Amino acid sequence: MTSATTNDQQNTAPPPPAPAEITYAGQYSVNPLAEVGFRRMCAQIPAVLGRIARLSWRTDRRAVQLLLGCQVLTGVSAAVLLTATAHAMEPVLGDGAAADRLREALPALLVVALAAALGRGAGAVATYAGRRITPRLTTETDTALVEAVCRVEAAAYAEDGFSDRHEAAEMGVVRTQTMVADAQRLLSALLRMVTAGGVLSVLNPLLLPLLLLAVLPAGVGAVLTARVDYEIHYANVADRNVRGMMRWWATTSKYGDEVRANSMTDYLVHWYRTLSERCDRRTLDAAPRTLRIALLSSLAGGVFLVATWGALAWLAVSGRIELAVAATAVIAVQTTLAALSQVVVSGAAVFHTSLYLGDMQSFLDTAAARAPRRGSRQLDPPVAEIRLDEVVYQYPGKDEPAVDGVSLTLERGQILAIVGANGSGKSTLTRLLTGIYLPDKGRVTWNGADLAETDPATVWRRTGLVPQIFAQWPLRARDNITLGQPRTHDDTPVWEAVDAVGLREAVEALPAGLDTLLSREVFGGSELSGGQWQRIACARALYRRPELLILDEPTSQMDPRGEHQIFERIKSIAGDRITIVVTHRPENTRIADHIVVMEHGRITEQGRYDDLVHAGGTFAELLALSQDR
Ligand SMILES: Nc1ncnc2c1ncn2[C@@H]1O[C@H](COP(=O)(O)OP(=O)(O)OP(=O)(O)O)[C@@H](O)[C@H]1O
Repeated sequence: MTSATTNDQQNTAPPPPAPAEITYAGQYSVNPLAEVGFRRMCAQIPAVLGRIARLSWRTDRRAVQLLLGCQVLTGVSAAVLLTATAHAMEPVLGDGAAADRLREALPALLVVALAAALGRGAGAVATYAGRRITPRLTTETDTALVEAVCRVEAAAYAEDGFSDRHEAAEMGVVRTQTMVADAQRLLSALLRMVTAGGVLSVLNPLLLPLLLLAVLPAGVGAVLTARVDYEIHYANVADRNVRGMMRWWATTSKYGDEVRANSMTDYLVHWYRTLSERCDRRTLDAAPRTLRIALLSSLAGGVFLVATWGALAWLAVSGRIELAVAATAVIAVQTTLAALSQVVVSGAAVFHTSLYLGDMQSFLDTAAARAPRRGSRQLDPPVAEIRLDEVVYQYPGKDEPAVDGVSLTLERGQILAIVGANGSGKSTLTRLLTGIYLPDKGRVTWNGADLAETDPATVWRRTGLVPQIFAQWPLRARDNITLGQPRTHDDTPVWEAVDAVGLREAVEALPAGLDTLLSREVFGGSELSGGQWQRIACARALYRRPELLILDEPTSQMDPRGEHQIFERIKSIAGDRITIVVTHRPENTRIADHIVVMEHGRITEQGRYDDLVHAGGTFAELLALSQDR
């Protein structure tokens, strides 16, 4: 095929298909607001304010005290300001020479100026207090969320809607950045409203109810708009979750080669854009509803506002109130109106926040409920025996168990090799052996202790795992090896682990040796090759000197020298531990004392290498295939 034809084909190729429509499905896919009425939505606000106050109190008690003190000062200064204004108005609008009237009003005007300054000062200090609370509050909630996810039973990750609910909970963290400011604005507006409204009621009792009616429609509109926004947010959760993942996978340099050489860029950009447009479409579809809400609430509010000003004008013109009182009432109406509007806007913001905080809290509750509850049994070293009795494990949503009735006994000093086809349950078996998953049926025991009753920390302190897909942490080389271990100020054991995997030369060639940051994306960082990263993952497990060492395809990216070195090392240290090697290369099982072959979650064959080679079963077949080139 000529290059012209290829280009031609590319130009006329149909656009990539749209990504599958993803819906946030399952028991959590019901919008919690769908059945909730307006009054119940408003009733949430005091509870949320209380929660914000409690969270803030725990974060910075003194800042909360400062903030509350300032709020009280703001309210008091607003009341003083209005009362003093009323006093100043009488002489200002009275009879006599202008200079005399001003002189007479001067003390009240001074009080007005002082009250205004006090109000502004208190507002500034309250903002400062809010700024002291917010960053730490955000860090607290963000860390709590990360910790909660890190600590759940690993099986929870596969449960219905877990990841989507996690995504929804992230919005709660984002909202903590504005929630203190919103709550503070709401409180200060409430205080200003109460004080200004009080003064207004004294001037004339008719004006306050009219003003309330003028602002109430805006309040209803703001809460209803917040509800629509939340509905859109809720409908977009699953798409946003996938889009977030796609963004990372598409842009991270780690997968840059694959993206380019497989001409994925157009497809990924198209996919990303389509997901974004799908979210936008839901937002745009809701726009007419929000417009209707805004127009109707403005109309109703406008009617009552005209009525308020009309009432004030009628009171003044008909002589029912003095001119001075009317002038003060104008200011009081303006102040109350501004405060009421602020109450409405901030109240709606707090309500909006309450929805996301609700999601966050409900996810945190779920995560807490899914934290390991296995009992506090401790293990006494050394781990001499690990047993599986008729163990069954089925992933949520799957029809067949991944591990189906496996019994096995491992003894200290033994090397076990697990072989089998893709998807036959090898990795799942290692997760059961280490207690990452607990079996649905059967038992896994370490030294006779059932892992379902044993503190997982005491188990994982004794394990070292090189998983098939291992993390390449954006940390220094040293930390990549010691991560998960107690701190050491001595690099000798680190270098021992580096030597054990034949990585000394490569580490010494790094710009700062063990101190080199292993992340090319970060300024000053370096990158390792695939096989070197795999050696780091092996070094990490060996550094732990674990009593159970599990290596899942540990040498798949290594050159023969590296692979040989790793297996020699495994043999030489095998006496002090139980070792499990999962491999697709039958030749590598030569080092094992015992080999199990897995098919469809069951052990179908087991024995020593020499026996299985001549048994004429699956193992012999796999070996023959691996040598048939
Ligand atoms: N996190 C998971 N959630 C749901 N199903 C899973 C999960 N991990 C594995 N499975 C399913 O369990 C079965 C066994 O998977 P497992 O990873 O244990 O196989 P394996 O033998 O290690 O495969 P491979 O050789 O490809 O690594 C497969 O059918 C797989 O689809």
